[in-house]
Amino acid sequence: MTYSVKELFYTLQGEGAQAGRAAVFCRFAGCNLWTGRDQDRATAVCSFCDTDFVGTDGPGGGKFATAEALADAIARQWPGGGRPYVVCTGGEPLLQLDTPLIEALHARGFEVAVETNGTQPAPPGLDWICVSPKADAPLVLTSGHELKLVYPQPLAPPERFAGLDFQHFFLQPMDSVLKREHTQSAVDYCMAHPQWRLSVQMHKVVGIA
Ligand SMILES: C[S@@+](CC[C@H](N)C(=O)[O-])C[C@H]1O[C@@H](n2cnc3c(N)ncnc32)[C@H](O)[C@@H]1O
Ligand SMILES: Nc1nc2[nH]cc(C(=O)O)c2c(=O)[nH]1
Ligand code: SF4
Ligand SMILES: [Mg+2]
Repeated sequence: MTYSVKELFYTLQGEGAQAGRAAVFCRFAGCNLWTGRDQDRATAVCSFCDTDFVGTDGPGGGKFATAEALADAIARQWPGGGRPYVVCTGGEPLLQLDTPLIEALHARGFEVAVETNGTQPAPPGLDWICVSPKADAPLVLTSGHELKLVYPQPLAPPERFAGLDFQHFFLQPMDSVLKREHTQSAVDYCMAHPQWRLSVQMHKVVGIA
């Protein structure tokens, strides 16, 4: 299978329970909930996306003909030392991430994490699954390591997800012109409902990718 990758980059995970950890990010091109074009945003199922995932023209991006070729490109981004960690994101990574790629990454010593909207089943073998449900999209992935809900989504209140099978529950303030207000309401919700923790997008605070 050919993989379409927007960009590959090495940074710190900025979100959720693994925040602060060095990671190679593999941003797959394309998403099932938005075309990525601004003129389609208003009618998209997911309308608040903060990411450009269109095309394969970013740093380290491209079309990779085999799992081995993509895993080699990811491994070249790792500086050496520690436990190699890759975060597969997008776009929607579970439209492309498959067993051969997970196996090729494991063969190179990587722990494999995924950031997904939860609308697709996950292939076996993933080491860290972060599900971020979207209000108007069917949730099929109802277990994993962390559930990270962008907040607020009026049609997706946290109570809807609080009973699912996850180890960690995060609210991540929606980044928009109202980010300060969203952050305050997420703080208020976490203080009133201690099952939930706040996920600040640390990379945006620090000014890294
Ligand atoms: C760009 S998405 C890619 C992965 C996958 N499609 C998903 O939605 O989980 C990566 C993470 O950023 C979150 N995110 C997207 N737009 C955001 C925004 N405006 N504010 C805060 N988090 C956002 C998503 O919910 C997800 O947790
Ligand atoms: N530093 C950093 N951490 C992140 N965690 C999730 C991200 C994503 O776009 O999926 C992301 C990202 O884009 N940058
Ligand atoms: S599902 Fe993820 S990648 Fe797709 S538009 Fe929403 S936040 Fe962006
Ligand atoms: Mg991001």
